[in-house]
Amino acid sequence: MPLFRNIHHNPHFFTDPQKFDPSRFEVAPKPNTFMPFGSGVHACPGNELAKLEMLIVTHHLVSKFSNIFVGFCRWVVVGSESGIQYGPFPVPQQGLRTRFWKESTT
Ligand code: HEM
Repeated sequence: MPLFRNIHHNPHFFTDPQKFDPSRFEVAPKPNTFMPFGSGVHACPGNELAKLEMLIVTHHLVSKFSNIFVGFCRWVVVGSESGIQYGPFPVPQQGLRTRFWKESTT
C-alpha cells in the first residue's frame, strides 16, 4: 500500500503541505497525487458509501444546526482543536468532541 499521507503532504506537489487547506486537492497537480481512497485493485470499496455518509452528515449540520444566510452555527468544538493521530489514517487526537444545540429562531 502506498504511503498516501506522504504523497498528500509532499512539498514537491503542494506548497505549504502541512497547512490544513483541503482546497489544494480540488485540482490534483499531477496524476495520483490525491488518493484518499487508494488506487488499483485494493482501492477502497467503501468509497461511494463514505462520501454519501459525509454528504448526509454535512446536510444535517447545515440544515438543522446552522443558517448560512444569517451566518450562525449551533455547534462548537469542545476541548482541543489541534492534534492529529495516525492509525494510519489521520483523525483528530482523542476524537473531536463537539456540542450541538437547537434554539428557537423566533
Ligand atoms: C472516509 C472514509 C474512508 C477512507 C478515507 C478510506 C480509505 C481507504 C484506503 C486508503 C484504503 C486502501 C486502498 C489501497 O490499498 O490502495 C481502503 C481500503 C479499504 N476500505 Fe476504505 N476508506 C473509507 C471508508 C470505508 C468504508 C465506509 C468501507 C466499508 C463500508 C471501507 C472498506 C474498505 C475495505 C474493505 C478496504 C480494503 C480493500 C482491499 O484491500 O481490497 N472503507 N480504504
